[in-house]
Parts: sequence; structure tokens; C-alpha cells
Amino acid sequence: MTLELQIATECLPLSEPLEIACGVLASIDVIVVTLRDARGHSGRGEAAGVDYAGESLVSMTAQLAAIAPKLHAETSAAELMQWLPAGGARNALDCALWDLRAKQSGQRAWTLAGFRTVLPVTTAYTIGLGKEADVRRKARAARHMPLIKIKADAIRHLDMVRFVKEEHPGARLVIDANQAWDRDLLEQLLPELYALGVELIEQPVRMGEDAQLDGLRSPIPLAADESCTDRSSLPDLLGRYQYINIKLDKCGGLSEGLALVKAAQELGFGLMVGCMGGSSLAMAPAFLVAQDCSYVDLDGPLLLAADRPEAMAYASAQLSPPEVALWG
Ligand SMILES: CC(C)C[C@H](N)C(=O)N[C@@H](CCOc1cc(O)cc2c1C(=O)N[C@@H]2C)C(=O)O
Ligand SMILES: [Mg+2]
Repeated sequence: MTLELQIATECLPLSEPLEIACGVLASIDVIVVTLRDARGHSGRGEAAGVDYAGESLVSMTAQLAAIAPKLHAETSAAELMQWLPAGGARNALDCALWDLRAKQSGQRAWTLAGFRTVLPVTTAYTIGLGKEADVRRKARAARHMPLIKIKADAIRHLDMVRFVKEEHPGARLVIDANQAWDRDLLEQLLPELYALGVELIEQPVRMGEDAQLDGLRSPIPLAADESCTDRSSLPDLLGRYQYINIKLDKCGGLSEGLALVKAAQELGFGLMVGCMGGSSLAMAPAFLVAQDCSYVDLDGPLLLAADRPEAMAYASAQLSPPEVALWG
């Protein structure tokens, strides 16, 4: 007996273009994987992939098509890890498998994952780079969001924070440089970022150049995003970063995401869960990882023009568990 694999692609338009250090996003392209068993149960998973690692809808679709003949009724997450590398294709398939196993067993995915219960989480809300007036307007419109993630590049950094802080003085602040800084610039910015109340800095330096951070005594904790894929990344991050940003697209699915939580906790890292964008179908499995994270950045659906009909409920920044009809 086999499992039937269906692969679809979708383009999810953002409500407004979002500028980050490496480009402007107007929409998020995703693959949606559906797995069907012989008894008519089905499970779904969605992934955007990791663009800066060379992934695209075409490459992810090709990876999935190549392993489709290997799928069988008892296919396990461990087999997926042998067949596919960490990345978006494995993420979509692994999350579809979790959903399928939940539907087959009549239990919620979080019960199968060993959680006794799941609680709502508070997500960050991202404000992209842009003209002063636009940044201020977005910050004012986000006054109901308690945690703002500010995008920065090598030129626009302190001003971005000041604009947001002036318009939304009560916000807790995270800044994400998306690899645009170097050690010198980071050291130059740290005192002012600290004075402005920024509480976390995401990926200041280029991935692979993390040794620049050796010996830095930062008053603000640093989070590895692009530099952290799966468990194999952790040894190189020790002593350089205090947090890791777990994204299911980077680590290749919920199974590795949960394993990464445990491994990182054992090494003393603080935890953040993030996303490459997407609908509630991509946020739902990440919501399980969020249960153990001090920072949650699952704002993908808040940035979209429209979410799926079975969307997860966002009460301002508070994200509730997914309904069965969506996932898990
Ligand atoms: C736009 C995201 C949904 C917002 C999220 N809070 C976030 O900041 N996530 C990432 C950045 C995601 O970057 C993406 C997403 C994507 O679909 C395509 C691309 C990128 C990117 O960096 N390059 C390509 C264009 C984060 O850095 O935490
Ligand atoms: Mg980031």
C-alpha cells in the first residue's frame, strides 16, 4: 500500500510589499503538499522554502517528485530525513505526514508530539524597511501589537528603531539585520540600540561569517537566523549567539524542529520560532514549536492579503491553536 502525494503551488500576495535587507517581497510563493492514504484520510503541509539557499518552487517540486515512489503506508519522519535534505520540500512533506497521522489516529498532532496541552502564543509583528512616513504609519497602525520586529540594513537601522518607538512607545522591540551588518557596525550600534530598549538582535552578520562575533560582549542577546538550519548548525553557534531562530522551512519540518528545540535547550540557547512567510497552514505546525519559545515570529498570515478559509485565529498578536480542519 502506498501514500498518494499531490503537490500544488500557490502565490500568496502580501497586503503591502515588505522590504528587507535582501529584497522586496510582494508575495510569498508556496508549495502545498497533500498526502492521501487508501482509507481516504489526508494530511496537508505548506512551505515557502529557503530562497537564499537556492530553493524555489521548481526545485522543491522536483525533490518531492523524485522521492514520491518511495512513500508507503508506514512512511516515517526518520525516512523523510534520509531521503531529503533540510529545507522546504521536506518541511511540507513532514508537516503533511504529521497531519495525516493525526487524522488517521483521531488525535491532535500536539498529543502525538507529546504535548499535554497547547496554549495561545503572542507573535511579533514585522515592520519592513521603507520611507520614514510609511514606517511611522505602519508603527501607528500596529499599536495593538506588543512586540514589533524591525527590519534593518547597513544604512537604515537606528532611524528605523526611533521611528517605530516614537509612534508606538509601548512596544517591545526586536531588530533583524538579515545579515546586513558586520562586527564593526554592530559594535557601533549596540550602545544606542540598548538605550532604545531593543531586546534582541537577529542575524547581524553574514551566515558563515559568525566567527566575527567571537569574544563580543553584547548587552543585547543575539539570535542566529540564517546561520541556524538544523541541529548540525548548533556547535558553530555556541559562544557567538544566545538565541536561535527555528524555522520549519530551514530545518526541514516539524520533526526536526522539535528535535532542534531539545538539542538547543540542552546547550543553553534561548529559543525563537520564525517563518519564511505563508498562510496559517504553514504557521500551524510551527505553533507546536512556539510552545517552548520565548520569542514567536509567526506573523506570516498577518502580512497576507488573504489567509485560508480555515485560518488560525489572531486576536491582535495572540495566536490560538489551529482547528482540525486546518491542520493537525
Ligand atoms: C516576510 C516574513 C513573513 C516576515 C517574518 N516575520 C520574517 O521576518 N521572516 C524572515 C524573513 C523571511 O525572508 C524571506 C521570505 C521569503 O518568502 C522569501 C525571501 C525571504 C528572504 O530573506 N529572501 C527571499 C526574498 C526573517 O528573517 O526572520
Ligand atoms: Mg530573521
